[in-house]
Amino acid sequence: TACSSKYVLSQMHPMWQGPLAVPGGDRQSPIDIVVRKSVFDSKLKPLETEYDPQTCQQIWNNGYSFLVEYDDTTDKSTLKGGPLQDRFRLCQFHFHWGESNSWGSEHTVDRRLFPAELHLVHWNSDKYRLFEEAVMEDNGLAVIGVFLKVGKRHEGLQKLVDALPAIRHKGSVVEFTRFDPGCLLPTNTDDYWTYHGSLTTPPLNESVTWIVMKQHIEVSHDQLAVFRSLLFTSAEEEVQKSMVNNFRVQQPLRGRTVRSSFT
Ligand SMILES: Cc1cc(=S)c(O)co1
Ligand SMILES: [Zn+2]
Repeated sequence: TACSSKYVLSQMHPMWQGPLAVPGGDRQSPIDIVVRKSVFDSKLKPLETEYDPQTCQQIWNNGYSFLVEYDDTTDKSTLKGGPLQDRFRLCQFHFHWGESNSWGSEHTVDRRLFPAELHLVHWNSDKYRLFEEAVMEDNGLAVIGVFLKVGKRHEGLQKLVDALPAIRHKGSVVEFTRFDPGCLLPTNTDDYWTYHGSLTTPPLNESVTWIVMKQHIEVSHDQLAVFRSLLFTSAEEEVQKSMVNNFRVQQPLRGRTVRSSFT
């Protein structure tokens, strides 16, 4: 069964975390970023994002988080530079958050937890034709991670927050257009940590170049509360479960080096 000895399921939400240990996994995510152990690399370039709001298509609840999906059939919304050799296409962004403001992020910085974390998922369109292909390859994906702190209201986020009640249940989807994900990036995108890791939800593929922003963004308490009004469960299920704590537990570094673009 799925609960065989090999896989320890999180007691927080059965089946959410998927297998905690991936057989032979030596580049799993998330991790704790130990600042004083990160290595400055002067060859790391500034990030170059070019996002076209017209490629924004829909927002849906996939039972893990809510995803804002972009048209990735052309190179209209792309990421390059930073630690990357190739050009990567934005396919979706989503968040991970807690049931309280005290925790919720997946990565931590010197063990510091944030209430939530944004992931902008891109795939290598120089080398592969589809996300499904790229996700299987070592250099297939690039995910930008941005920490969220509770503070002033984030004006750009509000359009997204207003769409959430329409996708409360797992499986619901609504049209969502003309949203510029660039508005969710911090003002300083030159300072980041980068390391080789994995998806943080099943199938946990070890195909991600992580780019974790040093600077966080601020959202209001009320905006984050709307994230927590989403449900893991579909409308048909008799017991409704709040979509909270949809983060994976931290994984061993296994000798990896985290590089920083700043001193
Ligand atoms: C593709 C993908 C990436 C991340 S980080 C996630 O949580 C789910 O799916
Ligand atoms: Zn994620």
